[in-house]
Amino acid sequence: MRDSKTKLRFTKMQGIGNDYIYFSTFGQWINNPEALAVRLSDRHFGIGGDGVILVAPSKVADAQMKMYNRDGTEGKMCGNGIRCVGKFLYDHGMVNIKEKDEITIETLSGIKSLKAYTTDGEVKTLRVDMGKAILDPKLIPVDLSGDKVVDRRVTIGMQDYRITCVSMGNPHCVVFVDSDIDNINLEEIGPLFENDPIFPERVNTEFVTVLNEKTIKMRVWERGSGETWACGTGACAVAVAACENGFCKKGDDIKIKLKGGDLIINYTDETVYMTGNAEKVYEGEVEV
Ligand SMILES: N[C@@H](CCC[C@H](N)C(=O)O)C(=O)O
Repeated sequence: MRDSKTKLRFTKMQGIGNDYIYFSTFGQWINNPEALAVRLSDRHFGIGGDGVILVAPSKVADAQMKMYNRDGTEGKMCGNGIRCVGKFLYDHGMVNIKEKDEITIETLSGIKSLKAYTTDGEVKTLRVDMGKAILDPKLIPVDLSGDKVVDRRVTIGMQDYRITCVSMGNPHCVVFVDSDIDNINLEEIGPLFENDPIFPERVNTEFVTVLNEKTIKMRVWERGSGETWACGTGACAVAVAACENGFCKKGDDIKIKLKGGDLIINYTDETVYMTGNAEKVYEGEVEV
């Protein structure tokens, strides 16, 4: 006997090339989002994406975001994803831009507030208050001593690196390099960082070149998804790490150049702001 299949409505969205498959759970039930993320993220046999994001009802905010990486693991926060969730809520009339241009979204790393900016009446850009950057190694978590891990020498995969670690609700390891980051073999080095025992919950790793005091270029290897074209929490972690290492200044707008586009990050002692685009690619139905 053939299992009965269900049709689910989805929206494919991207923020500077970090693309996810979005499902609203206001009115449809998503069973086993972990398995769905693995199946649908496949770029050859699925819809294709860096993972799946659920837009769910919340008792404490305008909506809740739940995100799943390409390997099905749940992430606590997603910077590019949360801007797209904000746009999703406006585009689907779940919040009216004329009544409110600031909304709140519940995540596993707390409630975040977003401000939306329109062009020709459409939400195109959002600024997210990402909350305070966490530098305490125990909270990141990274298994190294001290009250911060800034410019610390470590050996990973028999190679020496200098690392700076930051949590933006999820763990990041930032590596500043002088050489051209386009030539780094991320497929080989990324998994070595991701699975090194000093990171008990695995880690997202950013390889970074400082172009000047206000401009940084980065590539990212995301835990659970591999190399992506952009990572919002990663860009925030990079700006924080650049200030902690004295390459950039707190309070300045810092442009982070990623493979899929640019984000503007502003880091202060109180919080980190991230500003960038959010776009719908297409909507459809998928049988699962
Ligand atoms: N691409 C995201 C981060 C997604 C989650 C990450 N891979 C994790 O598991 O921590 C972003 O834009 O922040």
